[in-house]
Amino acid sequence: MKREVWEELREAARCFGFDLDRRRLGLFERYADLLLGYREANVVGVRDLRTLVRKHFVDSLSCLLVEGVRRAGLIADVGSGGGLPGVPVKIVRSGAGVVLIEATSRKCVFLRRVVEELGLEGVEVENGRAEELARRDDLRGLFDAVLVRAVAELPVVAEYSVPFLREGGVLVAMKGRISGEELTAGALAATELGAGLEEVREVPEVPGVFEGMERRLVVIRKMGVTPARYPRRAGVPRKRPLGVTGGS
Ligand SMILES: C[S@@+](CC[C@H](N)C(=O)[O-])C[C@H]1O[C@@H](n2cnc3c(N)ncnc32)[C@H](O)[C@@H]1O
Repeated sequence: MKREVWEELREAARCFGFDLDRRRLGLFERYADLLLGYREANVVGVRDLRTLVRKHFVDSLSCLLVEGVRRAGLIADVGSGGGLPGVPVKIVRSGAGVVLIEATSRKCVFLRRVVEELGLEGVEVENGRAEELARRDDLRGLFDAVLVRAVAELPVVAEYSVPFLREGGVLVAMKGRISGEELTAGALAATELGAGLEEVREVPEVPGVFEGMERRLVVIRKMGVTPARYPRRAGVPRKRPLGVTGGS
């Protein structure tokens, strides 16, 4: 069964336009062992390998459909949790620098262990809230791509993430179904932050592996400078989201 699962991951990667060699598959295996074995942190809430690979690894790799992610030299994963999608992306894009941003310290302990045990070079773990870290000179305005999966609604994700991007960089928000209102509010928030909604891309199905998930990549590109007042204080983006009536 194990072999089949890794073959499925390879097949999905091919559908997304790249091949996974043995070394990379070995890293995914090791990462899966860590995620499934680290009960204290319950970092993904999944207990079986097949679900982990289909629901989390394949989905994480889908952001590589966006050219800005395939070419990025410096990538941030905001609200990384157990390392998704940042760790899978780093395994594939081994030359890229990756910063995993995570508010919960016990998850950061796990992330540091993953980085060490997989021998991932050029990966930093930053324990803190995005709203605070995005004010640091060594993190603000630097990244070619910011990835966000399962963290918050689009306007909130935009305020957490756009400040980290350099001009021309892309935010990829990895979403399931998204309502028209969320998308409109996200687009308005992006404009306020010096960015713009570029596209909403459907993730293709991989027969027998990744089906019926209705996953989308919302791509927001930074076009200017984010005003210094953003992100607002920790907690405010969620309480009063930009782009929503009564928000900003
Ligand atoms: C539901 S988990 C998703 C984790 C991972 N991205 C995934 O797809 O499995 C959301 C994570 O975002 C983190 N988070 C939420 N708000 C945050 C913020 N403002 N700054 C940094 N991390 C945040 C939480 O601690 C949590 O680990």
